[in-house]
Amino acid sequence: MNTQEKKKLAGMPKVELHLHLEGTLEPEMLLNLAENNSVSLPYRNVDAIRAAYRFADLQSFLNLYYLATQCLRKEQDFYSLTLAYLRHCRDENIAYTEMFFDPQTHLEHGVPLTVVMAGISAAQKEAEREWGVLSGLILCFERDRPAEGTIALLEEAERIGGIIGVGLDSAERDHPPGKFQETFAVARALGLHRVAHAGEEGPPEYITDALDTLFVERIDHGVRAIESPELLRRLREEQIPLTVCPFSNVSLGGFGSLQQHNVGRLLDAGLKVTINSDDPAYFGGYLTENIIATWEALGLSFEQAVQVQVNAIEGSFAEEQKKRDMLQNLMSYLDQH
Ligand SMILES: Nc1ncnc2[nH]cnc12
Ligand SMILES: [Zn+2]
Repeated sequence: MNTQEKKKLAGMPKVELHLHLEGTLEPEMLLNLAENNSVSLPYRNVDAIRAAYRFADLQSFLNLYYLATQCLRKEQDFYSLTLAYLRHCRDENIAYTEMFFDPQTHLEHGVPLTVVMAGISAAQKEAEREWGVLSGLILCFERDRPAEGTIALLEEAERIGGIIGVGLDSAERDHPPGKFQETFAVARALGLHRVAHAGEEGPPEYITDALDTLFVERIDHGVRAIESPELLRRLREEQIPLTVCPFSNVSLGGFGSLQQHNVGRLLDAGLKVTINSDDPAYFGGYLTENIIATWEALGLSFEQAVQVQVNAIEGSFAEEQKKRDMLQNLMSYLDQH
């Protein structure tokens, strides 16, 4: 991508579909929250936190991620966290984003769901009102916890209102999706959307399982689909969106470098690939940086970057009219630049 194309990409209206709000917790905010909420962290300053951002695998990252979530206690904390990310969206021209949150970790710290969701929701409304940044919220279940209690949690979230769907995240190895079949069936009956992390560290069979037992509409990550020609065929034929996160995959050791990432091959195989930042505070960059660095490393074209944005709009859970508007905005931006 040349300099002019990079500028064009930066200004282009974009969509993000795989973003953990807790993964946007930057070290400066983490230290402030720890102090305000009297939580003791094993890090004295920002440099010490950043020095801890060397991960061997998903679990080593999750250990730090869940340690940091202990510092989020009050409605205001969730509000500040969410608003800071949505401000990034404004600055990067992300017009629409679907954000994950992990309520079980907050419940374990004694923070009620009402508190978490009130803070997030207030920030979403403010970002829409002030900057025109639209967002949806997806409640994630942690797959390495028991499924017991997740239906009650889902029903409580529905009573509060404000979620568009459910997801499945956390440690994937040895945690196949099937355990959450009943919970996802309830979500489906409630008219909620469904996604699951699969094929990040886990085998391609977990992707198939997520599709067949949870009836998910998108796969988060899904990069290990490359190991199964049959699954690749299915993902292409059914045009199941994959929310790929290149910086995340390299940070967690799935690929040795961006040059070795398989997203170019997934695109060539005709899959509906989207690009996302996952946990940008931890993995070295937000959405635009993920796209530019990946495109440079793999020598992908500007047209492929546009295709990925069309995929994100089509693969989003926005209403049909909104999707048409977003496609129209993208096309008129490209006409004018
Ligand atoms: N990349 C990831 N995979 C699984 N669970 C997560 N929670 C936050 N980021 C995650
Ligand atoms: Zn993720």
